[in-house]
Amino acid sequence: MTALVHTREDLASVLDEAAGEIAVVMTMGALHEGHRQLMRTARERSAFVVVTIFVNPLQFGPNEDYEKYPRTLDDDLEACRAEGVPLVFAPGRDDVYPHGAPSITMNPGPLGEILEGAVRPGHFSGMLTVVEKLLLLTQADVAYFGEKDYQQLALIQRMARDLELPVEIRGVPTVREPDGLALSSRNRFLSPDQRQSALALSRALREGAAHGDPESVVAAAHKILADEPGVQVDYLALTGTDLGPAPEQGPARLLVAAKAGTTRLIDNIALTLHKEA
Ligand SMILES: Nc1ncnc2c1ncn2[C@@H]1O[C@H](COP(=O)(O)OP(=O)(O)OP(=O)(O)O)[C@@H](O)[C@H]1O
Ligand SMILES: CC(C)(CO)[C@@H](O)C(=O)[O-]
Ligand code: BAL
Repeated sequence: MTALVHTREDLASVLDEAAGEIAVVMTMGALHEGHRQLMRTARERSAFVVVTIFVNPLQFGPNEDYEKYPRTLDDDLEACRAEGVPLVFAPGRDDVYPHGAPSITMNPGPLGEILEGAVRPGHFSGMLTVVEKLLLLTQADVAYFGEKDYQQLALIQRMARDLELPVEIRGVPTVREPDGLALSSRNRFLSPDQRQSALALSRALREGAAHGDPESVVAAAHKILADEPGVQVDYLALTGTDLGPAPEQGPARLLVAAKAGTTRLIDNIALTLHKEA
């Protein structure tokens, strides 16, 4: 049985009955296999799982796709039921922001200004603000986030660390289509041709990650993207696992963001840098 609640009062009364560790999976709905993997991981490891579904206006810029963002609550509930999730919290705007748009919000710091933060000013402040609110409302002991949104995961981990929030943040590897495309709610906006072009993102990451020295990694990934006229690249970045400068050797991350038509997609991959023979 999956209970659906919309208000913070109803949420609190269901949570009062919950025994053991509470895990939260936060989403903006339009659920897919990536979200379902987060739910499965949470169910395996925690006694009680709550899924939140809320398209957070605070994290969208004025020219972004807030209005257009897919809203599919009935299908989402089916997905949560199929995964045996006991509780779904799908609040309205006033349930999350009862005093209107907050005048005090989270400051993501320097890590929030690079990559996605540079392209989407204000995005991470809005995202961290709602994550902090939803952590409080759901009384979560553990929260699961996807590595697909790698910078988001890193920022949430840092917020939990720096503000000493009593919650453990766990990352879950990116779920992909068989052809490599990272699952994303926004994929549904892609035409067949755009979807074909969008494969360049994961292909670029794979080709890049097959190399070991930083220059070859970036050059190989860049070539794949440059050869695909259907994508407009926002950034391709090789970093350390903490999103700082890439090391000469050892674990690193390669990240990409690009538009296919009007749909903006992001992806990233883990790799190990080493001296090439
Ligand atoms: N392919 C995926 N693999 C693993 N986790 C994912 C994947 N896609 C999304 N998630 C995670 O699901 C959670 C909710 O994400 P969200 O609802 O924004 O979905 P999304 O597919 O990332 O949508 P969008 O198209 O808006 O980027 C986040 O923690 C996100 O990282
Ligand atoms: C974490 C999140 C649910 C906050 O709105 C959102 O950024 C998302 O879906 O990744
Ligand atoms: N999955 C990240 C949420 C966003 O794009 O706003």
